[in-house]
Amino acid sequence: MGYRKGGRWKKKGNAQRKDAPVRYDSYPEVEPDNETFKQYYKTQLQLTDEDFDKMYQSLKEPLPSTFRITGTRSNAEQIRKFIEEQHVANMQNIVVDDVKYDPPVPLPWYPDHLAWKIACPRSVLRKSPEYASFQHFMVAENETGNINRQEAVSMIPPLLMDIKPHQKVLDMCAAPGSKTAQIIEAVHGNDKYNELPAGLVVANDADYKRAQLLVHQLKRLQSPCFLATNHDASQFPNVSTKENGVETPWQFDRVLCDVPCSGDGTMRKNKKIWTSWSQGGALALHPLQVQIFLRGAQLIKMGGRIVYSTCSLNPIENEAVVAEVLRLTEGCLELKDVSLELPELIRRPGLTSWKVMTRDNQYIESVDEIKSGRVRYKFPKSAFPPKNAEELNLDRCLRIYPHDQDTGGFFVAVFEKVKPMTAADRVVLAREKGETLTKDDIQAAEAQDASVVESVNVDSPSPSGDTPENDEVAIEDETSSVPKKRHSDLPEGVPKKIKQDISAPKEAPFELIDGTNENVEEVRTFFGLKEEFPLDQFLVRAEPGNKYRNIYFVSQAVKDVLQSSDFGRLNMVNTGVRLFTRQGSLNDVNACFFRLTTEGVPLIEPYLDDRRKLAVSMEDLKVLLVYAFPLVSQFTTAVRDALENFSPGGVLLSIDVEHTNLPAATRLMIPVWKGKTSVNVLLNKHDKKSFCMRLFDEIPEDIPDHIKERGLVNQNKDTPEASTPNQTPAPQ
Ligand SMILES: C[S@@+](CC[C@H](N)C(=O)[O-])C[C@H]1O[C@@H](n2cnc3c(N)ncnc32)[C@H](O)[C@@H]1O
Repeated sequence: MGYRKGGRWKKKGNAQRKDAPVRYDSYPEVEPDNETFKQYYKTQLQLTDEDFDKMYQSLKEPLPSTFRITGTRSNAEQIRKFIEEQHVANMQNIVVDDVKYDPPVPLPWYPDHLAWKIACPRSVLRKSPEYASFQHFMVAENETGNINRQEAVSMIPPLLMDIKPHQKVLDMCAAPGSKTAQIIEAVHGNDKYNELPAGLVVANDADYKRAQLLVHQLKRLQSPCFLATNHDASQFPNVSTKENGVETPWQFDRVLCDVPCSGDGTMRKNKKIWTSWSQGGALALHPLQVQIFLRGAQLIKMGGRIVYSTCSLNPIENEAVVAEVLRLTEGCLELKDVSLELPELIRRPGLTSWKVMTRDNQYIESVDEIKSGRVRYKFPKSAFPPKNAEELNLDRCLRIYPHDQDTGGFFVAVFEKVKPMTAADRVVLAREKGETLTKDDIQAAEAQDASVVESVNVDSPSPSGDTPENDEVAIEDETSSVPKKRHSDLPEGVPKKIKQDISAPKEAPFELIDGTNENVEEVRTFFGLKEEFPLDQFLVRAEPGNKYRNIYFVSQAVKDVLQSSDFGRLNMVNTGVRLFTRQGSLNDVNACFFRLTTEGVPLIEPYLDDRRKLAVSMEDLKVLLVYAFPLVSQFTTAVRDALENFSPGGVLLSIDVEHTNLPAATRLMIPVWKGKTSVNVLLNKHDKKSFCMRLFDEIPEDIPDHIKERGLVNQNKDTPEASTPNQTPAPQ
């Protein structure tokens, strides 16, 4: 048995014998074989023996790592070019221990070659200098957010959502947020330097801690369109917003239901599923999956697209859920044929028939085959294929099998709302016809919609806690190789309703402010905000009576939500890009107490005039990055003179980094704090170290102990309302 260190199980003793069965670092004892699983899927998937054997073998093999170059940044193309020219070109003939390894390759179906696969074991990374250098690059770019490690199959749903810039999108089960990141990039569109991103991306998760993780992961995208909430998605609230002064029900152009699932498509990564697998997980999750999907369908606009996905191979969590929602929505949803979208993605058609396994491994096709009433209630009726399965176009669903293109297993189905289905749909249609509806009319109709979702429980297992076969349900966790167990979250193992996380702290209130606010006026005049910048989309958060520390910016669509009279229904977790933060003590009373934040600079920089900007050379940048608190006198003469003319406070430096080994940009914009005698850079410590090492091959000086001891390091800590990170403080 191994010992646990840094979250991984290590093997003791000698390396594994060459002829031993495949074993994994994290669970050395896991045997990648499960006869019940094998027989179950042999029965379900309708593959030839040869095809099935290939798939089963593929599930035993480690998953290649994949990553995506983040799209909204105008530098995505440059990074791809850098990968191709600086790395892939040097990795054509790598031979380690007599085995030739291929260089990273782009995923053929991902647009513009912005997603890549590396099929190379860790041992080779260490032995090949070229691979080691690429790995180094990946770690640095991952930290700065230029690339995202993400499983290949997980990139599919956002692509099939066909998102257009500025749309309103709801991601119902969003944590840890890999798909939300793609959604945000699509909503921003091809970022034009001088255009503020519009639109709305609501990312929801029922687990408060995971919702926080999601916020942390997405901070790097700096999206004013992003809004995180914490709800059971099956009960996601109705919120009316005022659009152009008219009360409008909240509807989305696109919805993603990437639901909690048994995750057996992730066996290549989550090895423990080999031993924990049973059909019980799928049966227990099926009703919740139907409810979440149905609620999503209610929230989509007429003509809007909704995508349902799981990382499970099980028809009970896939086609059975699709069939049940098609039945409940009575022709209002159309299962779309997307065979022409992502043409290079190899997919198999959805199943039109499947079986359900009893506890003694017998296969049945209808709940009527179960004679015992005591057993029957454990099997939701809708887990079985409906009589009209052939008419539902279930073959339009996409099944992704591991052996087709060396991925995990996955399921996706794409729908469009083609007929009005909800109160909101009827309100919008009535408006189009010139009819008026009162808020009472809307609310009465909305209550009917909620009862449709609740009625899904009627056919589901008993609430007694007596779950079918297994009370532990594995759940995909993209941050961990170990599947989390849901049973502790749930009343005696039944995933009928998510228990609200009672430890969720009360969030500081969200308050909109505008140009009449004295602090908005202060930053406007001090930093020279141009007229085109909207002054009525600022947000602050503070407990009553307390000063707020930060000023955030939100999109107009997020502002509409914050102003809604129904806002109190939303469990908000986070929104807004932090543009300005209070710097603490300042002796010069004429100066501005707020400084620019690193994460806010890309958004606000085009809207600042030149009064607090300064161009500096690479030599000056080196002084800034290497020293913890460089003195003004350490800079080149021109910069020193310019700095002396600035009053103390925030300054934005621009540095031309063309002809350096930075792949990202040709111009760096870095906020600094200019004190009376010193200047310091307001980058988070990862970015600072990464820049310093890549540009100057030096590690930045540590913050002196006497400053750490004076507590200055934490003076700008942004809790509770924001979470950006370790920016160095500014001594005067
Ligand atoms: C498959 S994971 C989502 C992965 C995510 N879409 C991504 O790409 O990073 C399912 C998520 O659903 C959440 N969840 C479970 N039950 C839920 C419910 N009733 N409502 C909303 N979220 C739920 C879990 O906390 C988990 O984060």
